[in-house]
This record gives sequence, structure tokens and C-alpha cells, in this order.
Amino acid sequence: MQERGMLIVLSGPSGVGKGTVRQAMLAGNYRDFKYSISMTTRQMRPGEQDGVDYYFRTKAQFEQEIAEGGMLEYAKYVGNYYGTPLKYVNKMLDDGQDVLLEIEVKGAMQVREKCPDGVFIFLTPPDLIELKHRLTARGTDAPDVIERRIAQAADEIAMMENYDYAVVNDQVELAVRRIERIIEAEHLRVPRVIDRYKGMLAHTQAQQG
Ligand SMILES: Nc1nc2c(ncn2[C@@H]2O[C@H](COP(=O)(O)OP(=O)(O)O)[C@@H](O)[C@H]2O)c(=O)[nH]1
Ligand SMILES: Nc1ncnc2c1ncn2[C@@H]1O[C@H](COP(=O)(O)OP(=O)(O)O)[C@@H](O)[C@H]1O
Repeated sequence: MQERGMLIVLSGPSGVGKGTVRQAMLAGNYRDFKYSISMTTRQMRPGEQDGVDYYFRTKAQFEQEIAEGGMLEYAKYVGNYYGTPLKYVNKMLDDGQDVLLEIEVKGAMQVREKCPDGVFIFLTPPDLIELKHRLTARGTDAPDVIERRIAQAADEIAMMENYDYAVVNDQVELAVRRIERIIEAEHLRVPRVIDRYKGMLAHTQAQQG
């Protein structure tokens, strides 16, 4: 029996460095997970690709997906829909792969309800001034959008108490190492290990008739 993969949810305010940390993980030693590409109605930024960064969809298309039950979770963030297509996540977990979701806090709480055995990690900035600096330096958002994202950040940070782990992204390599340690430790949690043994035991008993 294939052991089910682990769902890893990474949240944190816009500009904290979620994408940067994920890419550093995928480029480094620890790449033993699948990244779930989200669906969104927001405009594509220069350099982004449909099907790589996001599935870029119209509002009508997104609402159709919701109506058809195709989303694991979804939320509105600064005027746009964002959500996780259910099919890919389920398939990867069934195949025994860990799956990383990079999603905002409202969506993460929906996932917590549906998948309580997921691992919920909140990435924090060293402080809000540094967060604004990162959002500005990234140069992808208009000043008014940056203001709305910063305003949202305080509310998001207040939601940290609903997560299992808080990781500060002071330096990318350090944040990566902290997250990798969390994932490794989570794999050794007794309930998960017991599930693995139960599978083995059932297999042995079946063989012995
Ligand atoms: N609930 C939910 N949030 C998402 C999803 N994908 C991305 N987000 C979040 O939506 C917010 C805005 O994303 P985006 O416009 O790409 O900005 P960026 O993350 O700062 O580059 C961020 O907090 C993302 O983590 C998703 O599938 N579901
Ligand atoms: N630890 C860090 N120190 C300094 N700058 C960082 C750090 N992590 C990310 N950045 C920068 O901050 C900006 C936002 O990072 P990004 O990964 O796009 O954030 P998010 O995906 O959370 O919105 C980018 O320009 C990125 O290069």
C-alpha cells in the first residue's frame, strides 16, 4: 500500500519571500515535494507564464471551477480570487508525494478544516518596514496595491496563532533550512510512523493468510 504524502501549507504576507524560499528549496538539496500551482483571476505580471506561475483565469471561469467543486480552497485577496485546484493535490498525495501549497491565511484555514493532518507553516518578515521594502524592491505592484497588501499583512500576521510553526525569513538560506527541518521532523511524528507500520502489518498479515 502506497503511503500518502504530506500536505505542507506555507502562508505569510505578500512580499515576505514565500516564492523565493520555495524556489531555493527546489534548487537545493531538498526538492522532495511537489508544488501545487494555484489558479487566480489577477493580471499576469511581466515574466509570468500561464500554467507555470499560476493558472490565469477570468472571474467567470474561476467561479465555474468553484461551482463544479474543483477547488480544495479559495479566497479573495486584494480584489482577486486565488485558489488551489483539488485534482493535482489529491493525485500527488495519493502517489505518496509531499505537496506544498503557497496560500494566504483564509484559504489555509479552509485546508486546516479539510486536512487537519497537514503541516501549517507561517513565514514572517523580520519587521513590517522590511516587508514594505521587499514589496517595493520587487517592483511588481503599483504603489496603491502595495499599500493594500501591507494593510492586509497586519491582519495576516495576527492569524499566525492558527499555524503549527512560525519561520522568520531574515535570510533565505536560514529560512530554507528551518523549513526543511520542520518537514523532516514532521515525517517522524508518531501518528504518521504508526500509519506506515499499520500498512506494513496489514501487508504481512495478508501474506501469511
Ligand atoms: N487562498 C489562496 N491564496 C493563494 C493561492 N495562491 C496564492 N495565494 C496567495 O495570494 C496572495 C497574493 O498572491 P500574488 O498576487 O501572487 O502575490 P505574491 O504572493 O506577493 O507574489 C499571496 O498571499 C499568495 O500566497 C491559492 O491558491 N489560494
Ligand atoms: N530573506 C530575504 N532577504 C531579502 N530579500 C528577500 C528575502 N526573501 C525574499 N526577498 C525578496 O523580497 C521580494 C519578495 O519575495 P517573494 O518571494 O516574491 O515574496 P512572496 O512570494 O511571499 O510574495 C523579492 O524581491 C525577493 O527577492
